[in-house]
Amino acid sequence: MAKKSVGDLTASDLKGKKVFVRADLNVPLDDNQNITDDTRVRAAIPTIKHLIQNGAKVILSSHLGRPKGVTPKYSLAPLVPRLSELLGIQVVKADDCIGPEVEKLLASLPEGGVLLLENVRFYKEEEKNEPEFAKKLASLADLYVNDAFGTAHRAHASTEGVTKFLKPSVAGFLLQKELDYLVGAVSSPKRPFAAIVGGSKVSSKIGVIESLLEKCDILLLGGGMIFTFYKAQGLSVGSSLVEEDKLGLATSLLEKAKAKGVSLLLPTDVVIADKFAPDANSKIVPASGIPDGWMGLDIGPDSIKTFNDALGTTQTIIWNGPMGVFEFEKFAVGTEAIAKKLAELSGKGVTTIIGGGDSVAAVEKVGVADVMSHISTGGGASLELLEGKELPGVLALDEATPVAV
Ligand SMILES: Nc1ncnc2c1ncn2[C@@H]1O[C@H](COP(=O)(O)OP(=O)(O)OP(=O)(O)O)[C@@H](O)[C@H]1O
Ligand SMILES: O=C(O)[C@H](O)COP(=O)(O)O
Repeated sequence: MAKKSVGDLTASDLKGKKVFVRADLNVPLDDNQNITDDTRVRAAIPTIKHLIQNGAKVILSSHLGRPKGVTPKYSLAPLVPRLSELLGIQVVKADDCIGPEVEKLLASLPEGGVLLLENVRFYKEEEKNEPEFAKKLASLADLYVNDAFGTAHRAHASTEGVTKFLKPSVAGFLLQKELDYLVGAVSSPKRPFAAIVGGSKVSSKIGVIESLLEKCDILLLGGGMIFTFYKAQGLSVGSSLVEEDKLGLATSLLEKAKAKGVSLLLPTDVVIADKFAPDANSKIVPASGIPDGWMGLDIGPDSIKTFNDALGTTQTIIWNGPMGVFEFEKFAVGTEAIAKKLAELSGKGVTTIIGGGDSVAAVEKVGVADVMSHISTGGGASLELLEGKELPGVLALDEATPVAV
């Protein structure tokens, strides 16, 4: 069921109203408290702009990191300059997220103003989803907008509990867009639909692979997990990453793909290394030719060609997880080739969805992030959605009013 959206709220619903906006401003900071990647800040802007342009008073809330109690290095203060710049107004910052100081600042906040609350995780009650704390947060506002997609898999006070005390509780534009792509486009894709799954271990992607096997036409596997599949097929894998207790699972996933008519492609060649290091000696060998003492750290050129050819036949692609150890330049070729292929296909009208985590970093490194149809701002949240799970922060929101036909 679709959720009510902040776009359904007009000036008459919003003018003069205090709106509690939960965003995910959990951004990486360097040692000098500078933001090193502002993607999540930029992604939060459309919802806030819609609210301020319609005369609302925005109470902006987020967590940062995983603090245990009040921890200055996890203050949201470093967010103020960038938010102010992007919004074109001076954002006011509170030193707490509840209590008299917040109420005082709110009382003097003009229509169209933004008050940034301090890190909501400075209270342990946030992660415990304590109703009394949720009630205090809710008491600040007239209505609630959840735009924190990256935290929507957490049932916390500011993402879930607060909805029990604030109506309406609606989805922000970012949350809506993430759901449109990661649920909408994946459930009813333009076909053929390909899924690319990589990353280190098959164990962390079982749910995603099983769920995507129900929906996709082509499944391409890369990354460290392929060696568990190779070994399950009786190949020698040298000292490559293998999960011995998942060999049976790998076999059953291959059988499941066959039974469902999904074309599951494993790399036919790999780049192997004599140690796990950026300066390792490397060579390209067929999947069946990994010698003892060597480990596979990337997919090889034949595999890149086969994968690119398969991707060239599709209309929708979702990608989660790198093809190799892309942090080492020598073993980044496969991942970067896939990123470039998706960029090329995106330009030809193929829907390209990057499902969070390290594949996002790879796409950004290659400089093709802007051309993708959608790049998720969620790590854990996007993985859970791709596994077919429902997210508590989404479930708690009001249903959209059905359109009469
Ligand atoms: N052949 C390989 N051997 C060992 N590690 C690998 C191999 N290929 C990829 N990796 C590693 O897998 C890691 C990414 O795996 P992970 O499962 O965390 O992917 P992800 O889903 O993109 O990330 P996230 O968990 O943040 O969503 C990278 O650090 C990469 O170096
Ligand atoms: O970075 C994330 O994945 C989100 O902000 C959620 O953070 P958490 O894993 O600390 O809940």
